[in-house]
Amino acid sequence: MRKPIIAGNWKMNKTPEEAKALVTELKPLVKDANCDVVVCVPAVNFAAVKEAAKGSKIKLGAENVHWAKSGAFTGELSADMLKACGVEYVIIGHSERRQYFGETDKTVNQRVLAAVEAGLKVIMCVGENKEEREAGYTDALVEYQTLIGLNGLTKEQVAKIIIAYEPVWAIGTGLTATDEQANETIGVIRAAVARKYGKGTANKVRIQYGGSMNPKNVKGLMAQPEIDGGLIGGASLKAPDFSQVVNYDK
Ligand SMILES: O=C(CO)COP(=O)(O)O
Repeated sequence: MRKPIIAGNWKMNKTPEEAKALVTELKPLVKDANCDVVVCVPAVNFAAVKEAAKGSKIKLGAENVHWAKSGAFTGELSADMLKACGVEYVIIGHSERRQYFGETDKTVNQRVLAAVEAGLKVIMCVGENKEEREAGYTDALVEYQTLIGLNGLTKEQVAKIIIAYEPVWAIGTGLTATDEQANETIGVIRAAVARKYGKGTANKVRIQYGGSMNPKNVKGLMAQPEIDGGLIGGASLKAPDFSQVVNYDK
């Protein structure tokens, strides 16, 4: 059985003071969670979240990581820097990084390799946009993004990767993939992992759905056999909403 994982992606939101208030409010609300609970936050909030989350189930995540150990990469953060701040998880290849900041499948792969080597838990994002879905390329695209992103990892390393399937047309739009659509595409991703790394490995990989997931639609999505969790944007910015998503099974 794969343990479900619900992660918030705060994106570019919250000051340290606001971060502290949110995590402090969230803490008692998620104390009985049956899933892994993560908040991926802007780096300026690492210290505040770490401190506020002490003694709780809430784990700290980052929203990106660079592939180099150190060097002349203005504005970037290395995996070792994240680790030193108490970061355990890192999102890599989010569609907003791909869309606005020139992220490619190749750079996603470089970041994944560096993060895994440093011992960070990776949440690697894949997903098609509206035009790609309408043209019938969804399956080919997510297979390609997945296999390039994981290239160079061992089976054992792949088994520990978390993949987030986030259809770009569902992010921040209020549109969600139907439960069946999300389940089907996640099944395609798992099958691609199985073909390259074996069924045993693919059955261990946790694959989340992301894209307008909220307290109303979480139960239906989580009831699907292939869906192992969620990567939550907007609904992770308010403690009552995020805690309801985390407690979807109650
Ligand atoms: O991009 C997302 C999480 O990474 C999803 O964002 P929303 O939940 O706001 O649609």
